[in-house]
Amino acid sequence: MKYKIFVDGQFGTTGLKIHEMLKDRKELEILTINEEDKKDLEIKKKFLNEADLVFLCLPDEASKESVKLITNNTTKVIDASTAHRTNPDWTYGIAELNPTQREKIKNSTRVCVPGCHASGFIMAMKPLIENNIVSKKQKIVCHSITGYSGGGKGLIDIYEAPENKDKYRSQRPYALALSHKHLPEMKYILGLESAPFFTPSVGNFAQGMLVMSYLIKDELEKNISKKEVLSLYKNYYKNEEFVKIIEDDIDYLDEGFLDAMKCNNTNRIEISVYESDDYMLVISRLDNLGKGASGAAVQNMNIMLGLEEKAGLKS
Ligand SMILES: NC(=O)C1=CN([C@@H]2O[C@H](COP(=O)(O)OP(=O)(O)OC[C@H]3O[C@@H](n4cnc5c(N)ncnc54)[C@H](OP(=O)(O)O)[C@@H]3O)[C@@H](O)[C@H]2O)C=CC1
Ligand SMILES: CC(=O)N[C@@H](CCC(=O)OP(=O)(O)O)C(=O)O
Repeated sequence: MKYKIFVDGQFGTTGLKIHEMLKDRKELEILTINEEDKKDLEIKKKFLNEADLVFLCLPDEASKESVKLITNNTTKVIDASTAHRTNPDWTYGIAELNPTQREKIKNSTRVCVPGCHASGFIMAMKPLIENNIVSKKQKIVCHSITGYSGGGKGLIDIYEAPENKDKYRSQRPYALALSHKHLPEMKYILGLESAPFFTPSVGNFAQGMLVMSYLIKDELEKNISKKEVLSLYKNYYKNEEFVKIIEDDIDYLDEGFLDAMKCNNTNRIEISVYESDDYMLVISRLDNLGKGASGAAVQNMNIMLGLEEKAGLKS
């Protein structure tokens, strides 16, 4: 028997990527809607209810609308949008989050894909919070550098328009009202009292990202060295295929520089740590369209359908 899969939003950035990742998998049958019918609710309803599992790769409001169109209780849903990430009826789709999250995902019919910046931040901070290094009361500073595909078709069209060839060459900070849409999930999933002081920026490259979390040693709950932090990460993620902890950062850096694109087209997240006497910096490197979106979505699907978790994914 093949599992029937429907990607609602299959013509957008995240949807296309998921489609591409699944198209040759023999255990899956991909249901395909005609592009001109994609917003026809009656036609869409048929697809949504026929599928064993649906990916929603839509704007938030359209995602909520699609969930309401599902009238059976067997179709499983993986939502890539921001709509349900802090909804307690939905399971947050980071299998590596804690020892029970994978099982929770497996037994859920509603799973959301984390935001790309949020994935980098949460996976760097969770082990430190669980080990009482960072307190939930702490105000954490985080900056992220992402490729422009994170902004979907709209931003891709702007960056790739021939007339803009030389226009957006610098890294550009955005969300400067300091209220980025990933703040609620960062706060909720980690149980922080305050959302982080988070500033994203977008660069003139399509894919890849670095999420940088800044820690002040005096503000930590324990006096701890980089070496100890690395060993704590190694232990926390010891059985995780997709998480790589970087112990030798001399070889890791390119002559002292860190490239945002080196996890592209994989589902890998790399965590590296840097320190001085007073400060510590944790950097998560991932593909915003891999572990930050479509890769994570496929990983969750594999878990929910009882398939091999790494099927179709590169670590
Ligand atoms: N890009 C990324 O890195 C990530 C994106 N996401 C999330 O995934 C979702 C999709 O983002 P992304 O792929 O980047 O966006 P895109 O803009 O690239 O694609 C969205 C697609 O959905 C279509 N669409 C819009 N409304 C409807 C509707 N009511 N019914 C069916 N199709 C509809 C759009 O068609 P049209 O253009 O014709 O309106 C478009 O094809 C968003 O919620 C985003 O937050 C999640 C993780 C990362
Ligand atoms: C460059 C850019 O605009 N990136 C998007 C993040 C994309 C992503 O992961 O977020 P969602 O899943 O929440 O859409 C942003 O910062 O809003």
